[in-house]
Amino acid sequence: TYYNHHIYNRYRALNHHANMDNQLPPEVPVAKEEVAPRPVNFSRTFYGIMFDAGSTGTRIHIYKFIQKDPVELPVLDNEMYHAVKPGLSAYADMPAMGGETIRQLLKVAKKTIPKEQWIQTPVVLKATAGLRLLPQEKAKALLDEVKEIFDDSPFFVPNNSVTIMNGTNEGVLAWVTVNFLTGHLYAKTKRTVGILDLGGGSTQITFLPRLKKTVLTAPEDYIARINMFNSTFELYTHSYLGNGLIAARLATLGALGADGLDWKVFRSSCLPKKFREDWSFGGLTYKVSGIPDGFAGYKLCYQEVLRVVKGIVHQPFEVKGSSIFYAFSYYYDRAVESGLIDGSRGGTVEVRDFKKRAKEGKTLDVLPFSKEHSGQSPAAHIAQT
Ligand SMILES: O=c1ccn([C@@H]2O[C@H](COP(=O)(O)OP(=O)(O)O)[C@@H](O)[C@H]2O)c(=O)[nH]1
Repeated sequence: TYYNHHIYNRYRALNHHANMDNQLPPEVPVAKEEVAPRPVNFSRTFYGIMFDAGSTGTRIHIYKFIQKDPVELPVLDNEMYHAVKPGLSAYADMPAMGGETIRQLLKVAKKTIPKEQWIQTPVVLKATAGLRLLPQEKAKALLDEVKEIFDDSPFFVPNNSVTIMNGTNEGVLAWVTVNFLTGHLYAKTKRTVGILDLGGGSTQITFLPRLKKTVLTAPEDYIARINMFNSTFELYTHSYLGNGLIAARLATLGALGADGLDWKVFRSSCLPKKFREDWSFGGLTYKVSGIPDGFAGYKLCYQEVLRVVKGIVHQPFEVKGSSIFYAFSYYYDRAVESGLIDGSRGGTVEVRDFKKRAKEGKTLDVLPFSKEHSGQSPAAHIAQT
């Protein structure tokens, strides 16, 4: 099904403040009481620092809010974004060096935020699949290191400010964000859009089922209940850990979790026959290659990939229809790279378009890390048929 949707300007969308008061995190001051008489020229500016510690990179978002009136919600005025690669999990065995990347990004925050605001500016880090995939003690060492650096910084460090976000929250928050930005979030909303997020380490799917059957037949932990507008929404959501683009490629090569990385070369018919490279992910380096004396191509590659996802992926019947999904992260990157959508405007594709391109094999993409887009990249809308 072709679905033609506008790409919203995220700042303009945020200025709508659609009934989101119960969605604001507690740190954001919301003036609720009527202050009489109202001060003339009341205007206050404040900031917030958010770190997105992903499996392939760490990004800092510095938000500037302006509250023009004490009875109104603050409005997002500006956002500053900066990213470094690789992600924290690449420093699994050297947490101090990982911490250094955070220190570098905090320098950007110090340059952006006026000095007198530092002490009241909250700083928070949420880690995703990269840290979820590490042994617990290695992930903890990295989080402890970051917490120490935050404590040494001049910024305000709220409780639990350095944590691993769980996959359910990651999927649900992406759904809330996309539906808010596209204007689908209001009381009794029925026409929402689903989200597909393909990260490096995990991939998320979230949508609001229209059929009761979807909720009843889904595995119990795939249903998340969230409260908005005085009602409960039952969302279908799941994060497949180890099935982000990079982790799944390594799994296809039989490399993820394997031993003998020093001497083993992991081969796949998904790679050109003469291909040979070292790939680093999660603090480990893998030697990968095509099959020089064998075959490469769609059919064999498809069989290899099938072995990785078979029995793991739950396919709700409902999405086989004409559901609208907004796909982003590596879905977007790969769609741009293979010429399916425009890099600056995003676009609409069907799942079968990806398959067609893969069969053509025109852009046999073999680079695990290609150019990263900021949080502001438009999404590829996937209309499933
Ligand atoms: O603000 C951001 C941060 C990341 N990405 C995309 O997210 C993917 C990488 O995911 P990540 O490293 O966060 O992996 P995860 O930890 O989510 O598996 C890449 O396609 C990036 O372009 C993005 O679109 N906007």
